[in-house]
Amino acid sequence: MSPLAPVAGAVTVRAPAKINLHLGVGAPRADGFHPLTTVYHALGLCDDVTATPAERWGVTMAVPDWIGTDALPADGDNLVDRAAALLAAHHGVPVHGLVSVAKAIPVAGGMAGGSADAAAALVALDRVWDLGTTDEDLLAIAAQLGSDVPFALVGGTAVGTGRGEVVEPVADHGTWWWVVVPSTEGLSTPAVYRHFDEMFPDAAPEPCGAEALLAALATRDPHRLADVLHNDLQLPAIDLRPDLGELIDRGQGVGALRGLVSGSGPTCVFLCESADHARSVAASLEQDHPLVLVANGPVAGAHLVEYA
Ligand SMILES: C[C@@](CO)(OP(=O)(O)O)[C@H](O)COP(=O)(O)OP(=O)(O)OC[C@H]1O[C@@H](n2ccc(N)nc2=O)[C@H](O)[C@@H]1O
Ligand SMILES: Nc1ncnc2c1ncn2[C@@H]1O[C@H](COP(=O)(O)OP(=O)(O)O)[C@@H](O)[C@H]1O
Repeated sequence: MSPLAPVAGAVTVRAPAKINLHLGVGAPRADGFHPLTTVYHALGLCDDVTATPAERWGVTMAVPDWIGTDALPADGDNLVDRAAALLAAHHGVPVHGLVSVAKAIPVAGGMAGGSADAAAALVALDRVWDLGTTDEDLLAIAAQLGSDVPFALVGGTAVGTGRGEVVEPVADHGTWWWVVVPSTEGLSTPAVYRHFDEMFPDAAPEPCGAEALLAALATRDPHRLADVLHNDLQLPAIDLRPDLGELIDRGQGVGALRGLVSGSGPTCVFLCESADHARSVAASLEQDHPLVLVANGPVAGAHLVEYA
């Protein structure tokens, strides 16, 4: 057997990073969460989660140097552990198996990498444990794990409401090209929401709607989309991290149609006209930034890529 051959019964599930093409944020609700109207968009920048049958339970992470392990949680705190515990409790089965996560999505980057791992773990363990969980139940378990996790199951382009956990797919027949610039230092999502509250104490309870964004998506014209990209967390993120504002100016200065903070940041994304245009913008930004990626969207949500 080749050393690369998968172990019998092993399952690998791939799940994508997300960006928010529209992120409307309302005043905090009684439970502290902010009501959202968002348009999630899954990018071709993915983590792979492999679950292998075993009696004991263990999670290992393979993290490239450019991501670094500083922002990763201690043992037992991984969203993969929480996903396994909730799925097992739902079916009354013991948590078991060995899970390895190959990371390619920045950690604490505003791209929902932890949520992608949780969604992928749900799909992989459902298969390894032979549970046959319904889509409805998987989505409900995902929502308990985090506001962004249901979208990581659904993928594509989708409207998110509630605190982001209510997800409705939308038709998106375009192929959109993005330059992605991760930051070497993470930014905490709760801290950015808290700063939103400080900067906008009079925010309306209702988040601003995504009608213009959805209309632009339907045109498949990146210039039209660039005009309506919107993120209410961008100003608070830039106020906490002024370098992000400088990066957005620089990207737009070298020809990107539009730069945007991804979700709560600090990753910034730049919409381009085409694959060639994205590669040229990326080449310019590489002069000042250690890591610049090119990705397109929309791509599929958590899906099986290999099983043995
Ligand atoms: C901002 C967004 C935009 O898609 O993503 P990121 O940019 O972080 O990836 C999301 O709202 C992040 O979703 P997620 O990271 O799943 O958040 P959760 O685990 O549910 O919540 C973490 C914390 O964020 C704050 N939070 C989250 C969602 C929301 N609608 N209102 C909030 O105020 C709360 O302080 C909460 O305790
Ligand atoms: N498997 C995981 N991968 C990344 N982060 C994780 C994971 N499990 C838990 N976390 C924690 O979740 C938090 C948010 O991480 P992440 O989802 O990468 O960022 P964001 O919410 O900014 O998109 C981090 O503080 C990290 O420690």
